[in-house]
Amino acid sequence: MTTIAVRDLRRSYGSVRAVDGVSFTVGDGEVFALLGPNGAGKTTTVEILEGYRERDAGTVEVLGFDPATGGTAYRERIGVVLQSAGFEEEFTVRELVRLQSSLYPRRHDPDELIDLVGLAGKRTTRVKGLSGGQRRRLDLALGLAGAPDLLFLDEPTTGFDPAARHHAWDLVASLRDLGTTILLTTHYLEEAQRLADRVGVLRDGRLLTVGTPAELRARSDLPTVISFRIPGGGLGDLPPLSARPRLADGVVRLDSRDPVTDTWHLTAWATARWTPLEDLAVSPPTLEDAYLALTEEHDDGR
Ligand SMILES: Nc1ncnc2c1ncn2[C@@H]1O[C@H](COP(=O)(O)OP(=O)(O)OP(=O)(O)O)[C@@H](O)[C@H]1O
Repeated sequence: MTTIAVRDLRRSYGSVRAVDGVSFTVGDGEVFALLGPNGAGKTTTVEILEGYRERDAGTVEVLGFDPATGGTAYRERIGVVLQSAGFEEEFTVRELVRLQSSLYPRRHDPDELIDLVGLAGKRTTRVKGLSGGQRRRLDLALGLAGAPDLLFLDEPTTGFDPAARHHAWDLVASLRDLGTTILLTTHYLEEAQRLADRVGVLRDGRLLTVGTPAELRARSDLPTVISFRIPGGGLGDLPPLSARPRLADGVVRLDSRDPVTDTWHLTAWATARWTPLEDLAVSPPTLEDAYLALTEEHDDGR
């Protein structure tokens, strides 16, 4: 079943075509990440899906509603975690989460939610006493207050320290396990690779590609980088490999098209000579590599 179906969506601001014929679907229970450089049209697309912005053309169906006309019945089914929600600073964490939960007919237990986002020690702290990362956790709790079927997550871990980011990723993974459909926008490609079942890459209002992170990496046709150092710092008399090794700052690098065979030849060569391949690393292309290759390929200098 399909939670989100977008067809030929368009929205301009004056002469700027912010969203220029975008089509995609998101299945029930799927985590879908919308990626793209600044100004690509992500926020405009997401706000149209949330029902906060009008479209010029195209069809949009979310949870069986047209967000433009879905009203309260639609809003009660979705959760929105904005980048910078303005809070009432004098409220405590518990008061705000309780207040938000009370707005929904179907709701999570406020105290459980506070625990879930890792704010158990801050229940009675006023909002003005929270750090930036703790406010983002509160954003998340408020977005989840109505036990939504679909959660919009806008750059959910911006400003998080590494431990908080990992905690948030675990939380999103457990929401997915519970069957919540999630539309995520993020500039952290590692986050998309970790969390997203599929990603769509927007640029200049157009969707360049849609696929699983693995599909995008495979489609990028980028090599696997093998790198290591040889004691003495040179290239040595390396065996024939699938690509020409190059040396920079004492590190040998090879853009390999056949990493298994190359690694096998290299380790056999090193073993026969009792030469360690120091810091040996075999690095397949990441989603970030694929994303950069794709968006740079379409960079027409604007
Ligand atoms: N209210 C507005 N009025 C005029 N132009 C706008 C408005 N909102 C967005 N735009 C323009 O539409 C284009 C798409 O903006 P949008 O905010 O959707 O991009 P984005 O992908 O979310 O960017 P970012 O990653 O920087 O948040 C940009 O060129 C932007 O300047």
